[in-house]
Amino acid sequence: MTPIVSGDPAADLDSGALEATIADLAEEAGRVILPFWRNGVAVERKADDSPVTLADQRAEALILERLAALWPSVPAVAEEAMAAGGEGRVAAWWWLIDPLDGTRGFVEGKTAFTVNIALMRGDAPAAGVVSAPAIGRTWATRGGGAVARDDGGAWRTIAVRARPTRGSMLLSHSVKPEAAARLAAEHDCAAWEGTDSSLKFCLIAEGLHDLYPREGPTSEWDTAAGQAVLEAAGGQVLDKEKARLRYGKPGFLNGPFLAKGA
Ligand SMILES: Nc1ncnc2c1ncn2[C@@H]1O[C@H](COP(=O)(O)O)[C@@H](OP(=O)(O)O)[C@H]1O
Ligand SMILES: [Mg+2]
Repeated sequence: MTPIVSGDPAADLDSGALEATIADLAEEAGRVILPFWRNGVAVERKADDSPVTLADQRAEALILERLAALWPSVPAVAEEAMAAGGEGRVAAWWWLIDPLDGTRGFVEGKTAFTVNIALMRGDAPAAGVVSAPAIGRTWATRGGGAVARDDGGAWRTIAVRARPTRGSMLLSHSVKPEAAARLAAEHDCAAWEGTDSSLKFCLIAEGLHDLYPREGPTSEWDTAAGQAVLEAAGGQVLDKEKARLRYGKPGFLNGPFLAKGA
C-alpha cells in the first residue's frame, strides 16, 4: 500500500509516498493524452514556433492541480505555464514538469512522447517519473534506485549496462546524418538511433543504449525527470564542463550535455 502523503516533500520522499504518487499521476496524465493521439488533434504554434495541443494543456492542468493539492508549499515550473508567460519560481523544493515531451512526434502519430514530472531539490533533480503512454511503459526513481513497469503492472528494478567496447548512441531526430556520424566517431559508438523526447534517458537507464549527446538547446523541463531516472539507474548527465547538469538557469535553458550510462 502507498504510504499517506503528508504534504512535506522531504518526509514524503523518505516514506516513498511522493515517488509512488507522481508515478501514478504521470500515468493518469497519459490517459488524458491518449484519446488525442492519432485522432486529428488541432495543433497551435507557440511564440517559439513549437507545436502545442489540447493534450499538452489538459495533461499539464491535471498535473499542476493534483500536485498543488498534495504539496501546496512546493511551486511548479511547467512548460505550458511558462509558454503562457509564467515567471517560474525556484525554491528549496520545486517541481519541473513537461506534460508532453516530443509533441512533434505526438502530432505525427509516433509513439515516442512522454509525460515528465521531476521533484527538484535546489538545483538538482531529487526524484522523477517519465511515462510513455503510447508504449505503455513508465520509468521512475524509487528509494534511491530506478524502476520501470509496463501497463500499470509490477515494478522491476532497472540499471545502466556496462559500456560495450563500441557503444550505442541515441540522438534527437533533429540531428542531421553528418552530425550524427561525427558524434558516433567522437564517442566511439558503432550505432546511433534517432529517438524523440526524454525517452532517450530512460532507454539508457534500462541498459538498452549507452549515450545521448545533445548539442542543441533544450529546456530544463525536457531533461529533469529523465536525468533523475538515469542517475538513479547509475548513469550521469554532464554539462560541457563535465559537471552534473544543474537547474534553475536563466530562462530554464540547458546548454549542451552528455547523458551516459556506465
Ligand atoms: N531551440 C530550443 N530551445 C529550447 N528547447 C528546444 C529547442 N529546440 C528543441 N527544444 C526542445 O527539445 C524537445 C524535443 O527534443 P527531441 O528533439 O530530443 O525530441 C522539445 O520538447 P517538446 O516536444 O516538449 O516541445 C523542445 O522543447
Ligand atoms: Mg519538451
